[in-house]
Amino acid sequence: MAVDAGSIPELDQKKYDADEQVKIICLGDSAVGKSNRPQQLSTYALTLYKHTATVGNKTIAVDFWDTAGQERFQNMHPSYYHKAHACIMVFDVQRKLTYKNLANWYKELREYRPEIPCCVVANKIDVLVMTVLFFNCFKQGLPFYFVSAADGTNVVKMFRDMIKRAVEYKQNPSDFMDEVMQELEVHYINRVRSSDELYIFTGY
Ligand SMILES: Nc1nc2c(ncn2[C@@H]2O[C@H](COP(=O)(O)OP(=O)(O)OP(=O)(O)O)[C@@H](O)[C@H]2O)c(=O)[nH]1
Ligand SMILES: [Mg+2]
Repeated sequence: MAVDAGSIPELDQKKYDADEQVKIICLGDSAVGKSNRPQQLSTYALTLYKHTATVGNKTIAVDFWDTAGQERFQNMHPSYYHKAHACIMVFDVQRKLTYKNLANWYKELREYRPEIPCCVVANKIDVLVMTVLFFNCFKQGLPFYFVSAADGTNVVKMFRDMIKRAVEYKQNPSDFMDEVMQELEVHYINRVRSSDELYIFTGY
């Protein structure tokens, strides 16, 4: 069931202007383990996971935005990237294609958010550790984490690092890009409101 994004307070992105709110997005192909859910519950369009973290002496409300990596959603709606403060790109160490496709995800990310911190996550290392030896270092020189969402290896560290980097980015944003993004916001909102392809809000 399509819903009007404007009528859902959770999707009101103005809240991310507040100091204590950060938005972190996840990107990557389907079934790489972004949501760590059973396959039959593949994320449909958009899920928000809410988390509270302490960074320095501040309590930060973190919204993790998660979406389906299936082809039908491969060109993400611009509002997914809008106001994001950090990005986690995930691939599956068992499937090299999911690593190769990160280049496409990264390109799209940088079209919308040229400056935000980003990391690469090699997931499922519990299954096939040797495979990771075949992966070259990601060309962009991004921080790289080997994790297992299944057994928890490195997950907390990766999230902590990315929350910290999101907050640091927020304190020192690239002003020029944020101004441009603010200009575009009106355009996004109009598009969201006039689009038939609105996000399906699946909960958080
Ligand atoms: N062995 C192992 N399996 C995992 C791990 N993380 C996720 N999975 C499994 O991988 C499958 C896909 O996980 P999801 O979390 O649905 O993947 P996703 O990236 O969110 O997929 P979409 O929502 O379709 O984009 C599920 O069967 C998970 O149980 C992991 O670290 N190790
Ligand atoms: Mg998912």
